[in-house]
Formats: sequence, C-alpha cells, structure tokens
Amino acid sequence: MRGKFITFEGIDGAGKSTHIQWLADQLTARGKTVVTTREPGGTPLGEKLRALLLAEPMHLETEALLMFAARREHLAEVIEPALAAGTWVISDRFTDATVAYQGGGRGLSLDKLKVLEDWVHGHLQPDLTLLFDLPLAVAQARIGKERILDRFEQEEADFHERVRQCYLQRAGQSNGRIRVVQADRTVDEIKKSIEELISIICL
Ligand SMILES: Nc1ncnc2c1ncn2[C@@H]1O[C@H](COP(=O)(O)OP(=O)(O)OP(=O)(O)O)[C@@H](O)[C@H]1O
Ligand SMILES: Cc1cn([C@H]2C[C@H](O)[C@@H](COP(=O)(O)O)O2)c(=O)[nH]c1=O
Repeated sequence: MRGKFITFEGIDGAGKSTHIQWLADQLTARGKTVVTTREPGGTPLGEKLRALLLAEPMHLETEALLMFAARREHLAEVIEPALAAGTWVISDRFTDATVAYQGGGRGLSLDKLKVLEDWVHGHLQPDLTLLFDLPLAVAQARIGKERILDRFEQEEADFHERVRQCYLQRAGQSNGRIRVVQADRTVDEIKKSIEELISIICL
C-alpha cells in the first residue's frame, strides 16, 4: 500500500522540528516505515540550494524558482519513491511554505506559484498538513535567544505576519487538508492534538 505524505508548516520558530521526530517515532511504533525530510533540502542538491536560499540575496522570482527546483529534485529522489514503496514521508515544509513566504510574505503572484505547483506536483498533494499557528511574538521569543538568524528569519515583523495570515487563509481553502495546530501551548498539549489529527489518516 502507498505511504502517506504528511507536511509540517508554520512561521519560523512555531515548533515544527520539535514535533517531527516524535511523530515519526509514534508512527514507527504503529508499524509504519517512516522517513523524515525537509524543504528546502532533503537531497544533496536540495541542501546546496538551501544554503544559497537561506543566505544569498536574490530576486523574488529566482527565490521561488529555486524553491521549486529543490522540490522537483526532492520529489524525484525521496518523496515519490518512498511513497510508492509504502513508506510514510514527513516533510518539514512543502509548497504551502512557498505560497506563504514567496506569495504572502514577498508578494509574488499566486497565479505564478500555482503554475509552478501544477508543473512540479500537479498529481500529488500532502495527505495531511499540520499548520503550527501562534502569535509572532511567541515564536520570536522562542528562537530569539538561540540562533544566528537566516535571511528569512531576519525579515521584519510585517513580513512574518503576512506569512502567518497567508498560511491561515490557505488552510481555510484547503478542504480539510491543512489542519491548524494551536502552537502556543505546551509540547504535551500539542502532541495530544497531533495524535488526534493523525488518527484520522491512520484508520
Ligand atoms: N510548545 C512549545 N513551548 C515552548 N517552547 C517550544 C515549544 N515548541 C518548541 N519550542 C522551542 O522553540 C524553539 C523553536 O522550535 P522549533 O525549532 O521546533 O521550531 P521550528 O518551527 O522548527 O522553527 P524553524 O522553522 O525556524 O526551524 C526551540 O527552542 C524549541 O525547543
Ligand atoms: C520550503 C520553503 C521554505 N522557505 C523558508 C522558510 C524558512 O524561513 C526557511 C527554511 O528554514 P527552516 O528553519 O527549515 O524552516 O525557508 C520559503 O521561504 N519558501 C519555501 O518554499
């Protein structure tokens, strides 16, 4: 049987990474074979593109095209073969991030992004997307202390607010694919919500 494709989304510092390995362990305990991965990245070429994307200033369309180039490679080398082999794939970000960051944050035309989405994975969408949502101030307080900020994390508050609102808008239009997880709660409370949401597609 084909594996399931689960993605985690949210503004920077929302808590995605904290919960991804935990979910992988939960699914493994239920007998699933699971691979965890991330975007941009997930392949040797994708990781090189990630390093450029997170550090080098570039035109916003170049940024969107490189996100999709890395994604094309990721789909071909990791995601599609894994799903076909019955492995579950959990990805830290996917195309919803491009819509939220390059569309909502930077203002790139959503019509152009839709063309790229249809081209690169018109046949495939995540089975479930967990959107970690929380106030920007909470996310920034969490990451502020511990990181050298990358090119996206260094953007002004308005940028991140637009990203957050774009994610929420897309969730509302997703026919239930994108589930909002209230992320300004304790890790244990969030894990409980994730368990409930995952049981929907584990049945
Ligand atoms: N529910 C929570 N309550 C308090 N702190 C949390 C919670 N979830 C995560 N954190 C902490 O917040 C910080 C950011 O979490 P994490 O790295 O998981 O976020 P992220 O969404 O993966 O961020 P990014 O997209 O920027 O990589 C970490 O220090 C983590 O330990
Ligand atoms: C896939 C994708 C990512 N981004 C941005 C969002 C984040 O700021 C970084 C990735 O860093 P993370 O710590 O691994 O979350 O890249 C983007 O702007 N567009 C995308 O499509």
